[in-house]
Amino acid sequence: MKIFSAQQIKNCDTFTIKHEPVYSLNLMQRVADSCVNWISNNFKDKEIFYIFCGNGNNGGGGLALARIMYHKGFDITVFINESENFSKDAMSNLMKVKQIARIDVFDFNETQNFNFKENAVIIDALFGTGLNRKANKKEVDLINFLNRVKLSKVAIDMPSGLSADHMINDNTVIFKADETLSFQFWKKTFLHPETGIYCGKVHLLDISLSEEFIVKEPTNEFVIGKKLIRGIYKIRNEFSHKGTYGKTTIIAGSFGEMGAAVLATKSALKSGSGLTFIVAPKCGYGILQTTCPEAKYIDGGENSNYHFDINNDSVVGIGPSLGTAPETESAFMDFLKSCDKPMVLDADALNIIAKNSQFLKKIPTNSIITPHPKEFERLFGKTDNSFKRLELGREKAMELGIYIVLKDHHTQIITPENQVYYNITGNSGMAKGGSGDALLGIITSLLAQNYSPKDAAIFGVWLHGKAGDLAAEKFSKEAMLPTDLIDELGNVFKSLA
Ligand SMILES: NC(=O)C1=CN([C@@H]2O[C@H](COP(=O)(O)OP(=O)(O)OC[C@H]3O[C@@H](n4cnc5c(N)ncnc54)[C@H](OP(=O)(O)O)[C@@H]3O)[C@@H](O)[C@H]2O)[C@@H](O)CC1
Ligand SMILES: [K+]
Repeated sequence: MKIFSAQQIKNCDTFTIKHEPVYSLNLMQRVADSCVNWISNNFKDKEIFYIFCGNGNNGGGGLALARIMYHKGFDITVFINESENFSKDAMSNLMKVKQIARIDVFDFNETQNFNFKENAVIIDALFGTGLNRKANKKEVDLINFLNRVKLSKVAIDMPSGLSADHMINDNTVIFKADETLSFQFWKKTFLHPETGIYCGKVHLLDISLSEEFIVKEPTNEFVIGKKLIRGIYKIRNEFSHKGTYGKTTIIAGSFGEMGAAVLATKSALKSGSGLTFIVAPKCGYGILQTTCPEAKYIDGGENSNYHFDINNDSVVGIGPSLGTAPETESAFMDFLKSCDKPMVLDADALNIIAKNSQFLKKIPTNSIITPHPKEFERLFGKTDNSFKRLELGREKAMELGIYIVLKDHHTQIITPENQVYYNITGNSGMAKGGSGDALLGIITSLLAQNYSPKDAAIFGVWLHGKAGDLAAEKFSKEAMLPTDLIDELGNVFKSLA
C-alpha cells in the first residue's frame, strides 16, 4: 500500500474528480457516506453526536456527515466558526444543514458553556490534510477544550492539528482521537510514535479514488498490506526435500541466557527452514537438545560463543544473548571479516559492531540488521525523533548496502534502494524480552529458504507481528509470551496457504 504526502493526496482527489469524473461535492458525499457506514456499524449504542466542522473540505465532509446521520435517525449538533469563509463545497453542505430545523448549529465560542450529554460522541472535522498553517487561538482553545471532555472521540481523515507528513513541535495542539476514520491511504504521521499517538485506532475507508493515479504516482514509502505479502509468500512444493528449504545457522546464547538461543532456533524451525543448526556454548547443550531436538547443535565454546564453526552453505542469524566477552568479540569480528554472504544481525552482534564502528563496513552487502531504537542509536548516533531516525536509517542503508529493520510499534524496513516499508501487524504484548530473538530466527529461516533479503525482511516482520496478534487474541497482551507467538506461526502460514 503506497503512502502519499498531503500534496499527492490532494492531486489524487483532483485527478479523480476530473477523470472519473465526479463532482467534488459528490466525492465529499461519498466520503461522508463511508463514515456514516462505519459509525452505524461500530457505534450501535450511541445516539448523540457533536460534530465540529472547520471551513475547508474536512469541515465540508463533517457537514455532509451531519445531514446524512440526521436522516438516519441520530441526534446531531453541529459547531462551526461562523466568522470565517467556507470553501464552496463546505458552504453548500452548511446551507443544507441549516435547512434542517432539528439540527442545532452553534458557534465554536459557545462550546465552553455547552452542556455535553453523557454517552455522546465528539466528531472532529476541523482540519484534514489541507492544514498548512498553525491553528489560531480560537481553534487551539477549542481543541484543548475538546481534549478535556470525557466522551468518545472520532477524527475524520486526521486528528485536527496533525500534519500528514511531518513531525510536530512540542507546543502543537492536536485533537486526541480514539478512532480516526481516514480515506484510502495511511498517512506517514499515523505510523510514527510521537504523532500516531493522537490517532487512536486508525480505520481506512475506501472512497474509490482513481486506481490509475494510485498505480502511476511514485513514492518510496509503503505500508505492508496483505496483497504484498501474498505476492511474497511461496507455497511449498510437494516434490521437495529438506535440501530445498535451505540451511539456517543461529549463533546465540551465553551462560544464563540460553533462552534467546532457544527462541531464535524454534522460530527458525517453525518458519520453514530445511535444516537448522544452533551454535551455542556447551553450558546450553542439554537445554537446546531438549527444547529444539530438530536442530543440530554445534559447540561454540564453554560459557559463551568464541568459535563459529559453521556450515558454509548455510545462512547465519547471529546476536541474541551472544554476550560481549572479549573472546566472543574478537571471534565475531574475525567471523565477520571472513563472510561475504548476506546474514541477519541483531542484539549483541550489533552492540559489538557499535563499539568498533569500523566494522560496520564489514557487514556483508544485502545483510539484514534488526536494531531496536537504542541499538540503532548505538550504531549510528542519536537523533531527535523517530522521523529523523528514519532519515538517518535511509542514509545508512544506502551507504552500507544493507537492509535495516528498525524495530518500533510500526517497524520500518529500510532498503538500500531508499524504500521504506512500515509494518502494521503486531501489538504491545510483544514488547517483552525474547520477541526480537524470535524475529531474528524467522527472518534468517526465510533468507535460507531463498527469499530475497528484501522479501525475507518484509515477510518476516509481518509474520512475526501477525503471530503476535493471534497470541494476544488467545492469551491477552499482558500474558502472551514470545513462545506463544512462535506457536502461532503455524496458524499464520495456514491462513496464507
Ligand atoms: N476534494 C474533496 O472534496 C475531498 C476532500 N476530502 C477532505 O478534505 C480535506 C482536505 O480539505 P482542504 O484541503 O479543504 O483543507 P482542510 O483539511 O479542511 O484544512 C482546513 C483549512 O484549510 C483552509 N481552507 C482550505 N480551503 C479553503 C476554502 N476554500 N475556503 C476557506 N478555507 C479553506 C482553511 O484554513 P485557512 O484558509 O483559514 O488558512 C481551513 O481551516 C481532507 O482531509 C478530507 O477530509 C477528501 O476526503 C476527499 C476528497
Ligand atoms: K479532522
